[in-house]
Amino acid sequence: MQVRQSIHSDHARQLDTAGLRREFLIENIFTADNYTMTYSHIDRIIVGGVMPVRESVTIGSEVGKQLGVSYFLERRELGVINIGGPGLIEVDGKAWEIGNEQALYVGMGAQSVVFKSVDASRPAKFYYNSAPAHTRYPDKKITLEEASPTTLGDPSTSNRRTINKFIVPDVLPTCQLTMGLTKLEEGSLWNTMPCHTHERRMEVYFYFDMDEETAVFHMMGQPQETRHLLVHNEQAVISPSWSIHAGVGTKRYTFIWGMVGENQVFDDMDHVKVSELR
Ligand SMILES: O=C[C@H](O)[C@@H](O)CC(=O)C(=O)O
Ligand SMILES: [Zn+2]
Repeated sequence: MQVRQSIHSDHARQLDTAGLRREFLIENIFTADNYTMTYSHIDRIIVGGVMPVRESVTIGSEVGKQLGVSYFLERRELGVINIGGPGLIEVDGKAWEIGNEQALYVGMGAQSVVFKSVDASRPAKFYYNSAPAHTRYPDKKITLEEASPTTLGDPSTSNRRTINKFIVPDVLPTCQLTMGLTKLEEGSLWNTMPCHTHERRMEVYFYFDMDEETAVFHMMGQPQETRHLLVHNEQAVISPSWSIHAGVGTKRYTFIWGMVGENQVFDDMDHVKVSELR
């Protein structure tokens, strides 16, 4: 488990490229037959990937020790979106088939969560976010159709995209976690521009569906103190409340966003005019 401390905007603005990457970028999400885990002190979100290939993978009691509990989800909820081949997630013995671009919410208190791939030649890739929780809500599988797809943006601003809201209050109750997947259309490059901040929530972005020789320039920083991170395929960015989070790709891409914090109102954003950015 990697730990990332919280970071003040006054500190962040002084960092060079390597420093920004060390604090905000998670370069390795998927490792075959294993899980990765980054623990951020920002709202105590946990971010990672699980990639079972030939073996099943479980997040076991080793994590419980690090979190000061007896098992991972004793006081946490979990959201998972599969970006790989067909997979299975067994929650306390109940098997959920989670295919490509399908999601599973697992409520607080699930003692055993086991991840499997159906076909080793097309392994499942389970990207996950987890947040502290204080009550148990029912486990639920969510398909792309149930994620109320909304297409917005315009080809003239290269930001035509579809936002799929998998884990939001309209679809299921959670303690604080919300998650979704935004897909850019061919030829569209920008996400979330005009951009926003939300003091009341932090956010994590996970970029994927990208070719080897493409990159996303992820925009971050306070609106008048912007910086960027060069992000490659299957890497994630931690975005503190004070930071904008937008990006432009050298080619189209897809990303998963996850948020935790004060409320779950998707539109609770502080919009920033492009003319006000520096
Ligand atoms: O607070 C909301 C998040 O930043 C994302 O949902 C934005 C997004 O997917 C987009 O505009 O493309
Ligand atoms: Zn946002």
